[in-house]
Amino acid sequence: MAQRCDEVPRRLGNYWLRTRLGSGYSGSIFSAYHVHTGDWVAIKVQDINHECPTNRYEEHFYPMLQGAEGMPGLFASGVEGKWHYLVITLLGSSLDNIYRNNGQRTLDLRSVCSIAYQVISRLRTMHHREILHRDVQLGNCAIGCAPNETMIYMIDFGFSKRYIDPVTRRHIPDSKQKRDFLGNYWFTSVGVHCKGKVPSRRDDLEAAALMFIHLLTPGGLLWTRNGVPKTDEQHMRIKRAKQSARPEDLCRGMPSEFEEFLRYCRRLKFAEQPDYEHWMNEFKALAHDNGFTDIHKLIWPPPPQQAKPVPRAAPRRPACTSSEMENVLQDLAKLQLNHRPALADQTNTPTPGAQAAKPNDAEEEDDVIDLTGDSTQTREKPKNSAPHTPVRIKKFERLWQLRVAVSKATDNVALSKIVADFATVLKETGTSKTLTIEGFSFLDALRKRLGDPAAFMQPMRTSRARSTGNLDQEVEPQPAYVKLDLVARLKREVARAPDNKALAQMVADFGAVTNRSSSRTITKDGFAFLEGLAARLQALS
Ligand SMILES: Nc1ncnc2c1ncn2[C@@H]1O[C@H](COP(=O)(O)OP(=O)(O)OP(=O)(O)O)[C@@H](O)[C@H]1O
Repeated sequence: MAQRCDEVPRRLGNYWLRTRLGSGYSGSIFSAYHVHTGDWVAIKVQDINHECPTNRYEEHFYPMLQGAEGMPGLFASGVEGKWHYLVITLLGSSLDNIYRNNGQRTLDLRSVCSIAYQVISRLRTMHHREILHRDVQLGNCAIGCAPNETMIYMIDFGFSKRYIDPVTRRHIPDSKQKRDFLGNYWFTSVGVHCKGKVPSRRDDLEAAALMFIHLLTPGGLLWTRNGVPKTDEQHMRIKRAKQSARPEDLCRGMPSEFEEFLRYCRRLKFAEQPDYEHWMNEFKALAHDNGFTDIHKLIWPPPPQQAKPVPRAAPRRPACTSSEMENVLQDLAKLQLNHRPALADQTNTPTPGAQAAKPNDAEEEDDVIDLTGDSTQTREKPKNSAPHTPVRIKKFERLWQLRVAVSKATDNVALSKIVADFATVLKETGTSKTLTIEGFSFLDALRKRLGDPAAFMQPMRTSRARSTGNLDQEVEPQPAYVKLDLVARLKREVARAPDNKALAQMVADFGAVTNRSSSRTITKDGFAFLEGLAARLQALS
């Protein structure tokens, strides 16, 4: 029962209505200004006879959220004629509008990390105030008006609900009985949408996770592509697609944080309190590892890519000799990491000039080597950004030392230990598993070392190799994993690698696959491959 714009009066209470900003199932939103003060606001107008009186519900929640960061304020409410209205903070575009105006292209990693950080923080606020949103979606997150245009606000509390009983102070009960679907087709959790479960905090977070993944998926989540379902059969199809999509498929090519977050949400128990801070820190660290600070601000459109490093005074001395350093620098300079821009480097609204300049920028950026301790500093550092954390400096140094150790290793036992240490450093330090330039440099050195038979004790060889005695000239059949190009295959086949040369090829393929992935992240299979590699080196010693 959508209301017609011309039916709504020009004035409601003390406000002159101006432009319609949006409308939903149950009402419309207008910009308006106060007749005396001229202050601009948004007015949410609804027919009092509407079958779904969401304004009335919403009115109840605003006072509970009043004053919290990223929550619109309620200035007035009332009924005039047949109209119920809520006067609330005027905001800017919703994330849905931003996504559409961007041609429904994927957003850059920086923006998605900022959205993730802020939306999780908003849900934490709501949940701490004992309210479930229950309709998390792009259209219900909006940026503020200047000077708050970098802040994301949650809007539309028409489906919200208290999950703590104000009298008994107990969590609402779960139920085995299937409930009618409440929420939205695209992002409502699998449990609530497809299985008819009672919504709780975990479902707000799962909807947020699906929203982030949608923003990073070319063409959006699979089940959003045919528009709003018009028949039950179409709705069933959406549910089936949503339910059968595995996190690893939904998040292919994305930094592992997104898949892990979705899995985490789905593992939460009905009444369990989510660890909001942990996930806010994860997305903050992911952004930081990709060179982005100020993650609590959504800067839209994204700023043009920063290519030049800031010259740094008095670089710290790395822990190796000058000749070792020279070798490393030469190797780094030869690395070709710019076949494909990392997800973090994508911008959504490049200016024509910036677009044309991008390949060169990327090349310059990849060729720049920062010796001061943090590879993220190859990008320009905002003036007021936080100092590097000791964790990242440590990671850089440890990878550097391992890189040097690889060049010196003379047997497979030593190499095995170095590879195991490499995997440990990547796992331990920082929360993001993105492979940095030092990581690629390590892989490159390892590949070279493994491919140099003179450096090692004679490894075990296949009978064919032994018969010719010349491994380098041997034309070997291509392993299956090369064709299938999957880290999972590498993981499986590393245990069967016949010799160091085969391992060298696997390391080269692993580096190439990781470099080609949009985020250069080491996945669980990637770690399993590295661990398998360490084990195989032991076996071949
Ligand atoms: N405070 C606001 N300032 C500016 N625009 C707003 C504001 N609130 C909502 N809008 C715009 O209006 C649209 C609809 O708002 P909202 O979701 O609150 O209405 P609704 O009638 O409850 O919609 P639905 O039925 O789809 O849930 C939003 O997506 C947004 O674009």
